[in-house]
Amino acid sequence: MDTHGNSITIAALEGPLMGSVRVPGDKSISHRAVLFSAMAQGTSRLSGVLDSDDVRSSVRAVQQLGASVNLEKMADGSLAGGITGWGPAGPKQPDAPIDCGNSGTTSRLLMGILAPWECKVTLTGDDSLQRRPMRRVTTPLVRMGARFYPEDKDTLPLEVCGTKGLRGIEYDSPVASAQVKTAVLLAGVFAQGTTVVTEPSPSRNHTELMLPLYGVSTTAASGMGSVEGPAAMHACEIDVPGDPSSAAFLACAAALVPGSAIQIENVSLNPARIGFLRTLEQMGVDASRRSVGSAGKELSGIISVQYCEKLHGCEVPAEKIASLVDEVPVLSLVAAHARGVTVFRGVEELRLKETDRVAGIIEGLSLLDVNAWMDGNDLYIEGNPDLKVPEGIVFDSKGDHRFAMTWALAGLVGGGAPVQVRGFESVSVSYPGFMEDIRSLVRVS
Ligand SMILES: O=C(O)C1=C[C@@H](OP(=O)(O)O)[C@@H](O)[C@H](O)C1
Ligand SMILES: C=C(OP(=O)(O)O)C(=O)O
Repeated sequence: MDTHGNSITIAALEGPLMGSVRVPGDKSISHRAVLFSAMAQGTSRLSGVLDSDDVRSSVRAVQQLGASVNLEKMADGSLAGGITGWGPAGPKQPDAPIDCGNSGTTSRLLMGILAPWECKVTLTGDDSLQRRPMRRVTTPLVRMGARFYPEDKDTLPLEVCGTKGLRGIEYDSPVASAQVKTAVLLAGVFAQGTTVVTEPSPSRNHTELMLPLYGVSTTAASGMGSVEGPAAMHACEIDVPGDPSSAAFLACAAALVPGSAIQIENVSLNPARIGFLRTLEQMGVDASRRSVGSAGKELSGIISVQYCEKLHGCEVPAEKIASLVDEVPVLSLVAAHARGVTVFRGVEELRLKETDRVAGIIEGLSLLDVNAWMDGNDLYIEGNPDLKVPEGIVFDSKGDHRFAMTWALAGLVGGGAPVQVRGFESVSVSYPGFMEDIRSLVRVS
């Protein structure tokens, strides 16, 4: 691996992927553990927390808001230690804007966290985050009584003006988004009355599963979450399981490299997060999971994946997209190697992530001479089972960590010429040790 400034050259792996690996802590659960502990009274004890740029954005934000964070780096690269929250006193008025970096989760969840307090806080982020829509969160929070300035603006920077007079609402979200659902439920914890969020298809439910650990009872069903306010939040202990979204890159690599057979240990097996396993199975991959325990109410266990000689295309229905929303880029690379057409239905939300991921998939696959196109909101990929990476390909992650890893994988599994990936360093947003973990699994005979 040869580094040229911001771009790296990645050659095909020298052998199959074999053996076991542990992936770093789940990003969604790590954000929530940091944010919820900051809201609670007392000192929460956290372990297995992901150390990545996005989670550090949440840590810095809660420190600016008055929480005391004592997380230390452990030998396995995770963060562990205590967070003492602001509790019933509420967050402190920060003296500067809060920079949420590249993290949509940090910015949107903070809006719900700040809404029930008398404070004025400006939230901002990097260029990518400043392009992402925020009205999806501000609309329901305004209905609850909060204000955002400039009024009606869809993008950061935005000033959150909270109020202690927040009212619970019944909100029928037009999008299946855990960030929207969570922001509204977190505001609902300190609002008067019941807050109910329903969504068109079920999004990840970590908030509904984790709030009870902090003493807040929730009602949760498929596509629905609710809390009764006002409630008190108390410190607790959280051990964060491994991130299935990171595991997906290793699973897809194993499915594509001849002779591979790997186990990924201590991964969250939350059904709302492992849609990618079902899609790999539908494509013919021998992929299985075994539940070994649970971290709180989050199931965790081992994922096993083997090389698949005869991958075939499949169809992913719109109501399943939320269960694999961050995995569509890497699954598209698998689809590019499969016989026949794969269709991901209803992928319009992908256009609103760190980059327009629909455009990024189509553009990146076209460099591999693979046809991908949109018809309405459905993404089609016409695979080529004989795909070999042509000479001289330069992929551009455009600063999107999921593409940095997807296009690196294109080179690693490509069985052809090396590829260059511009902006590879954005892996630090969610999976800083991605390349080391892949390399630790390679067996050279
Ligand atoms: O709640 C979360 O932790 C997340 C929810 C998803 O976003 P949406 O809920 O906006 O789809 C996902 O894409 C993001 O990586 C993390
Ligand atoms: C979309 C993502 O994260 P966020 O929305 O928190 O920026 C992601 O991790 O792929």
